[in-house]
Amino acid sequence: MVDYSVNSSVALLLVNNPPVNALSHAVRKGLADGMLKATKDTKVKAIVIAGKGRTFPAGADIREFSGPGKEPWLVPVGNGIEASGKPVVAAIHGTCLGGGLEVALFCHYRVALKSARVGFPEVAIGILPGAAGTQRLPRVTGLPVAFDMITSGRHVPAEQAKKYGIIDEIVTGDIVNAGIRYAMIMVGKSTIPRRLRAKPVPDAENVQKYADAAMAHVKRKYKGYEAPVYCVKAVRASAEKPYDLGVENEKTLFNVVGKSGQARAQQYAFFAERVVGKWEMPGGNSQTAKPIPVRSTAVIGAGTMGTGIAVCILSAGLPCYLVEQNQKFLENGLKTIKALMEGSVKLGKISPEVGQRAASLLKPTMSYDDLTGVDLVIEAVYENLELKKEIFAKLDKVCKPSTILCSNTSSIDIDRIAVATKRPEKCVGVHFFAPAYHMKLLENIYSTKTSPDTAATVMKLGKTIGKVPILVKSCQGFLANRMNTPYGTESGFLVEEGALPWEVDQVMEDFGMPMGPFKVRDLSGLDVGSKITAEIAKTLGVTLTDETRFMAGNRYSHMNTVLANMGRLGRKSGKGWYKYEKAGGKIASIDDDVITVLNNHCKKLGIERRTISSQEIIERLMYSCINEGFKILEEGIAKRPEEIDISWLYGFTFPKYLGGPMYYANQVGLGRVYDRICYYHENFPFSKHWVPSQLLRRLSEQNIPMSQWMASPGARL
Ligand SMILES: CC/C=C\C/C=C/C(=O)SCCNC(=O)CCNC(=O)[C@H](O)C(C)(C)COP(=O)(O)OP(=O)(O)OC[C@H]1O[C@@H](n2cnc3c(N)ncnc32)[C@H](O)[C@@H]1OP(=O)(O)O
Repeated sequence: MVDYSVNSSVALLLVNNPPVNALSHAVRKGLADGMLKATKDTKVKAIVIAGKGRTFPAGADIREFSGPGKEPWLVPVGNGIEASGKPVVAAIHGTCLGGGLEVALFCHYRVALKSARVGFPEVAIGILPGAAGTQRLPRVTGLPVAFDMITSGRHVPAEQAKKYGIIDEIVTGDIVNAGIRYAMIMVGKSTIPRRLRAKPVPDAENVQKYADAAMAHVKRKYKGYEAPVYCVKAVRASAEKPYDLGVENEKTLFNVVGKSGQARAQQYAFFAERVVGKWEMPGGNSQTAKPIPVRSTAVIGAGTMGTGIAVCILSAGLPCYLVEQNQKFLENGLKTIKALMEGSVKLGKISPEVGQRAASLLKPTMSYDDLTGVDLVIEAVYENLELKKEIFAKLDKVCKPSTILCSNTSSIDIDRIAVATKRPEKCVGVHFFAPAYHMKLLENIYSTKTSPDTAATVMKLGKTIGKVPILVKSCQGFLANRMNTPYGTESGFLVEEGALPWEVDQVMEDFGMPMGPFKVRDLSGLDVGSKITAEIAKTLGVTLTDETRFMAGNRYSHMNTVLANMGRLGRKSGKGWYKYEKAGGKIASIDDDVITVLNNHCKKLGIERRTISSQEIIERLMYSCINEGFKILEEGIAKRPEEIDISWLYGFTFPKYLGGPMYYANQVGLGRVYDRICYYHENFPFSKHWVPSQLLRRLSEQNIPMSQWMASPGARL
């Protein structure tokens, strides 16, 4: 796992543990043994530590966190490196992360390729740097940068890291040779002044100020997450305790946070994100399918979704036609794109150069004839089957035979759109989440005719444009919206039965959702929901009135439409489920008028309002969705629970520290979840989302935990 060799008078310890040279037990042992050998060998005058293949070690082996752990730990290995009288150089390429950066900080010198990145991403998997990183980084960078890097987990590019003092020199060419060259220059120099343990933390006397600011920041930005709070405590100690006591303190904090349910859930989420990249569909999978190269694209429709999607494509450096039916719509779209790109540059999401380049890659047009040669087109017009079919038929005529035709639909069965073309195997759904330039989920949908190569192309494109793509089978609402529907429906029933909208919101925000369901409704607009309901009613032949309580045998709440009909459209009109400081305002306050409307509504329907507990709110919102999730698995819409969890984490900002709804169900216990679903089914027989899933029944009756059949190794952590 660590290849040892001596070149001239320099010993090379080359970590060889693909794919990311994680610091597994064998690697730690290899480093310790290598150091011993190099120290003893009188011919060796300096030592280089580097990674074979794609990267310097990218951290501890996360899979090992679930086991008892085996010595040597990383701190004693690092102490051995630091204590060496022969200069040790870390030669960094790829991603030098977590334990990898800790190893580098134990070395006396660090050189890196310009393309390398360094960072402490532990916080993202629910832990903190546990091999002295929280004590050594502040000694190099000072407290503000250390607080920022360790609590955000961000990857820092090599040149920036050099400015912070983490990297001593940016080198070029082969990283191992560059490391050896650098080490030869250091031969004979004393290593004592290079030992970080002996260095003071700069500006330590101001630690209180920096730590308070960091704590306030993490509590606001990462509400509900434990790890960032622990990170702040650990870094703070670097300025308040001698080095060895700071390391002890870090170990204590690491052991507490590392064993928490949050850490396990976040590590599950880490692996789940990788698992969904290994997709399967009838006739192919991620290993066998061949994505077609996408060098040029087009987006049809310059509305909110179309412009957001175009921004994602342009930011990734791909040329993109933007197609609209008239000049006015096109100009509006271009203005939106310009504003979004400028915003991204301002926020540092993209560099000014990428922003400028994007402008030159954008090609506005009103003519489909310009699309003859593009590799992939995304239709992003509003949800209307006939319009989408018309567009697909036109595209089918003008585009070259290999062009892939995608629909950004949130619910329409892809087969029904693809029939308009002679290339159904090249038709596929790409469901972006609003705002498209921000939300990370890309729900790709295959129809009965979509080819695996087409699926592979949109899965690859998703990654290229910085999304987390999942692949699901087509059905009404696909995975994400279908599973999320009971969440909205049940929240509507809860307020009819006695809860107040702000109570429901508070419970769900305390649970971990960034915004409660009624604030979300106000944000999207009550008229939007009301129009969708009206459409469904029309299809079903139902005439809606204020007294309607059932639709096609299913329970229904009309309250949203009651408010919308009063002109309470949400944020945009200054009133909805809440009132706002002005039309378009953002500050939601409780509105007594809503209570009056609600009471009148219930009186009219003869509903007696009652007190509803927080537990019931969580169960009815979450378990109804989980039940639907199991039906989605049963029907093969999603292959694995990981697809479902990822769709919630990145499509609905479900808290990562709960892993996702399916992981959460497993933690609660499938038996308990099933029993409560049966209970609600008995009490609410007119809601089909409470009809228990047969798969869940089987797992619950046979006492099979979901972790047994989840693909992710994290499920077993
Ligand atoms: C012993 C020390 C004790 C405590 C202190 C130290 C703590 C730590 O170091 S915690 C770990 C900190 N590091 C990370 O969190 C990095 C996690 N990895 C990544 O962010 C990315 O994988 C990457 C940026 C390093 C590479 O990205 P990419 O090129 O996109 O590849 P993948 O993400 O698809 O990963 C490829 C492959 O490697 C597996 N993998 C990645 N990192 C780890 C890891 N730290 N431990 C175990 N396995 C890891 C990943 O699951 C993929 O595997 P599969 O191909 O099987 O899916």
